[in-house]
Amino acid sequence: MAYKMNFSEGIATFTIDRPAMRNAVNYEVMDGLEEFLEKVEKDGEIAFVVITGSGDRAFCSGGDLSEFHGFRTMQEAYPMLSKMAGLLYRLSTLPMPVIALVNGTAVGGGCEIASACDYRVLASSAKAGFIQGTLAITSGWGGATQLFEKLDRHDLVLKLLSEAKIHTAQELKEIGWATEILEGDAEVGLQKFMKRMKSIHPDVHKAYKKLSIANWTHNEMRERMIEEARQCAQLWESEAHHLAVAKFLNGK
Ligand SMILES: CC[C@@H](C(=O)O)C(=O)SCCNC(=O)CCNC(=O)[C@H](O)C(C)(C)COP(=O)(O)OP(=O)(O)OC[C@H]1O[C@@H](n2cnc3c(N)ncnc32)[C@H](O)[C@@H]1OP(=O)(O)O
Repeated sequence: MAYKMNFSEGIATFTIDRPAMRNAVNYEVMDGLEEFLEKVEKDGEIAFVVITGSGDRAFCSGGDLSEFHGFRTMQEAYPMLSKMAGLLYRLSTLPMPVIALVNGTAVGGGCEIASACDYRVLASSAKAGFIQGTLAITSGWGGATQLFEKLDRHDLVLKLLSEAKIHTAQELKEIGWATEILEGDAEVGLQKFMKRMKSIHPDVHKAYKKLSIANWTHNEMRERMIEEARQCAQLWESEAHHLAVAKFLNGK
């Protein structure tokens, strides 16, 4: 299995479990995430959701380039991109707080998954970057839309996306992307974070989340995420993108 799910003490956890591939997202992971969302949406007992990756090297390295490099045209790439954008919209609009435990490197779509969460708690060794630009594409899973909603400074968001660099946990905290940096063991740090979250009644968290969702519904966040997927699909068919992906895969 490419993923794990755990439901315990009111916390639902989804773990991408492909550490050898730095937890790259393939169709199996997408289907697992869809199944996980269905379970969470139906289960009235869940107070918090956690998304993470297996191991301590990576949270998620984005889309699995070895599985998706066969897409040559916009028409081929768009269904995959819009499917994941739709799943990340559902993740972000779950009625309870959604926490990304960024246990290691997050790049490309990995940053988009974390950005779809309400809180991003980072292991102190974690690094992250919207590196899609280095592949001659933009974010395609709605991550830029999520950033423009969640970070205050428009210019910093543009810089984060356009420079396509990988940043340290400390830099990500300064930019406002990281909610908190966990010192020491990330699992222990997460437990402390959850203890603080749990000290407030779940209905309070849910009431504030409802306000966020109302805003996102009003300003058509879902439609903008799908438009972002379409824009990425257009760039996907360029020669520059195919060359950059071939370079990564041949460098293996
Ligand atoms: C498709 C959606 C799009 C979006 O909308 O955002 C994207 O996500 S585009 C971005 C895709 N991701 C990348 O370009 C990242 C590629 N990976 C890396 O840059 C690095 O692997 C890393 C994440 C910085 C980790 O580096 P390191 O710890 O040194 O590991 P390796 O590079 O040696 O990787 C180990 C192993 O895993 C394979 N791998 C890693 N990421 C991917 C990936 N995204 N797709 C496919 N395969 C991946 C890598 O090739 C190595 O394989 P082996 O050589 O066979 O061990």
